[in-house]
Amino acid sequence: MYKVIVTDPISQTGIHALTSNSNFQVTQLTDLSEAELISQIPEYDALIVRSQTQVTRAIIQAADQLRVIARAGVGVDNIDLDAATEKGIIVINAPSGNTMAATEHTLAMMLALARNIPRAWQSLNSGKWERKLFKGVELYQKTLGVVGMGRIGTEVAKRAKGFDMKILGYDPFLTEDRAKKMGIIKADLDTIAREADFITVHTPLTPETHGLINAEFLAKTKPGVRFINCARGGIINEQDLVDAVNSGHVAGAAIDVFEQEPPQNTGLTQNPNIIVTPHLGASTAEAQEKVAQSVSEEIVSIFMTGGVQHAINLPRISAAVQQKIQPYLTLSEQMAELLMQLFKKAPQKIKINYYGELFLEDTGLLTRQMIKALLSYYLDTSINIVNVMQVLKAHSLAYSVQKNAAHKGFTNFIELEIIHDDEKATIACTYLPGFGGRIVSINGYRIDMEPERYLLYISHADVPGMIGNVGSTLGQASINIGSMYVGRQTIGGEAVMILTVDRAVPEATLKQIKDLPDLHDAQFAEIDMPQAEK
Ligand SMILES: NC(=O)C1=CN([C@@H]2O[C@H](COP(=O)(O)OP(=O)(O)OC[C@H]3O[C@@H](n4cnc5c(N)ncnc54)[C@H](O)[C@@H]3O)[C@@H](O)[C@H]2O)C=CC1
Ligand SMILES: O=C(O)CCC(=O)C(=O)O
Repeated sequence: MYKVIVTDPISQTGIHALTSNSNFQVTQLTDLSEAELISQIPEYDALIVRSQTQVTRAIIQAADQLRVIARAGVGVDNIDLDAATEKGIIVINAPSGNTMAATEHTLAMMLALARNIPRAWQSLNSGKWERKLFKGVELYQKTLGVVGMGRIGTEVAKRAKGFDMKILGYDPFLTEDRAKKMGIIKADLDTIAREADFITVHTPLTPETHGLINAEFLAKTKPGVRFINCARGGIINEQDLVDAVNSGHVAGAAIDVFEQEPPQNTGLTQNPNIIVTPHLGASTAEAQEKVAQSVSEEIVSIFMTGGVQHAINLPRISAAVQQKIQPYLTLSEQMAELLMQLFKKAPQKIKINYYGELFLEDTGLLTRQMIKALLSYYLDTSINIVNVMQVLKAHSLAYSVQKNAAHKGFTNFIELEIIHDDEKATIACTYLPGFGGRIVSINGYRIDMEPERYLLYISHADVPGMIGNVGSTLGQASINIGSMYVGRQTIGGEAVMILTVDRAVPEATLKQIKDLPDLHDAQFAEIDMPQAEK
């Protein structure tokens, strides 16, 4: 049973995938202090948050069992990503569930700002009739600067075009071609400052975007410009904005997100020319259901099948790529585990070669999976695919990945080599649709072996009687042989025998095998099998 804790308000319909699954137990505890969450977190396997819960390093350090932190939304700036990655915890988000909600909130804010709706409502609500006070401006034929043309920025731009606005888009990834197709103009920040009547920001909060709109930028803007921030507090410097509004240079602003939430700056929250909402961008019934559903289904997938789609601290792969590499995820890990148990030396260099159709795929996850299995043999068992590259770097281990379109006799083929001083060991696997995964070579010997939990790897001289001798030694110890694979370099030369057996081979039996005539070495290996195959 996996235990999931939800610490922010979340859609109950959205988390149905978890609450209806008997493998999961969901606990909802909102408004916890950091100390309270630190005391709760050790018993949980997954944590779901929105933007309120600050998932600090201290909380993560106390989270001994935690495998997933899920952000039911986009921004993960309330989660200490470095701490999560170091601890091997996957951080996922729900990147598209609230796009429309945030887009529509941005447009609502822009219209409310242009037409003074909040103040007009307040005035009439208090019994006044002040029509002259609230003359607004039109969006029609005005210029809108969109800073950050990702999911939300793009949707905002599309809808603003419906108001016949001219759109200037700025984003490091925006190409002329895409801008042209969208019917907008690719612009730089200075052009936006110079020409825009409205400026809306839709970037994440990063060191680069922190204070992107500051006094220096504001000084370059058109008098009467209006700002909207439904992205992250801090992209627009709050005090610089307040000063520019108070000076009359900036006509107004509409702000949903704050440097500190709840906001402390009353110059901003109580300013008649600044509209504020309490981080409501994603607060629609539809968005909350979608983000909760997205993270819930992904948590189920992570725990039940290992499938990850929206990890922040893992290589990003599409669902289509995930499907293609899925058969290799366990296989490559088992292959690496086996190789380490046979080699028994800490790898100084790791070489991974992908052949055939895998040449075209994003194999980052497979690489991590294999390196994790190799390093876990000598290092801490808490190494996982999230933190493995950090561990590799921390130990100054070299690795290389090569890809080759050549088929090597199989549609897909993965070869793993580990090197220690002047010794090396290699192993390779393939996946045969309809048959499953196969280890197809070990140290240059061609075999065709389905991975099994208990294995014996024996190197010997290619002389008659070897198979019989090994078989009867195992038989005397009541160890049943499941299958046998043999390979040799030349007739009468060096040969290998790989046996799958039904249970672990005790040290004494292994010694008896090692003592057999013409037998050079015998190694027992136990590899991890998925639950159903154990
Ligand atoms: N107010 C709310 O409740 C909500 C806020 N958000 C926030 O809105 C923002 C945008 O979200 P999405 O569009 O989903 O993200 P996204 O990742 O699709 O788009 C962000 C875009 O910003 C661009 N960008 C990054 N650095 C930049 C820079 N220095 N200058 C210009 N562009 C830059 C990126 O290239 C990317 O295209 C995020 O900060 C997110 O957290 C999202 C949903 C709800
Ligand atoms: O969960 C929320 O309401 C905030 C959403 C948000 O800011 C985001 O998704 O980045």
